[in-house]
Amino acid sequence: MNYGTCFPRWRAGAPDWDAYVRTPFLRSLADGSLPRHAFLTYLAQDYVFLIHFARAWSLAVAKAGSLPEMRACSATVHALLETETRLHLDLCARAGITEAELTATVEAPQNLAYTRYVLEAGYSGDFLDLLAALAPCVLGYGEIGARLLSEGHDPAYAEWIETYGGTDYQALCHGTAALIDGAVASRLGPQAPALPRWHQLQDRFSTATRLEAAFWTLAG
Ligand SMILES: Cc1ncc(CO)c(N)n1
Repeated sequence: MNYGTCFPRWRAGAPDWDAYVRTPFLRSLADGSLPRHAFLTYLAQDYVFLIHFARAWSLAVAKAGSLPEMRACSATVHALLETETRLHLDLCARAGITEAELTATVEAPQNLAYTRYVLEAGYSGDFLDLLAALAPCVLGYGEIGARLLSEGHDPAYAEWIETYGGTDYQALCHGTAALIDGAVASRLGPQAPALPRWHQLQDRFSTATRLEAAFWTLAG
């Protein structure tokens, strides 16, 4: 999946990328064999995840260096709070799980580790550190959604697949990639991949990817 120029390079340098985007969980989600309870466990954890992720993208608004960067980050905050959380609320409501129950979800260690890792990248690092830690989340789900949609899937979890593979989410991915490429170019210049700083960003990206791969294991 070609989202910009930094992302494909970081992805190629992340040893756990395939473990993230090609898991048994996703295979069973696509062929419809994933047990409902496993899907709902995942969704409840992911609901809490999205709230922390919206916080992290909000921190990116605060760390951004220009109004266009602020707008791009704010668009993602909006998409997380208004679109993605609603998918989770709607799917869970249909299964009889209330918003109050979702909010009371006790975070799994994998969830806690991932969201706090990303937030910490933002607290202790700069805008680029935060973007590198945020990138696997947005762009990985874009890659997964686009692939599952193009490969064909069972209707059981179609709404999930169509959300991430759909045009709105794909547009968000392209916007995020453009944001990252612009932020890297304006701060590090055209030789960015040759700089020591690039390896720090690669490390952030690779760690976040490893934590994404681990996230799938929380629903069993
Ligand atoms: C764990 C995880 N990563 C990425 C996304 C995409 O926002 C999500 N909903 N959940």
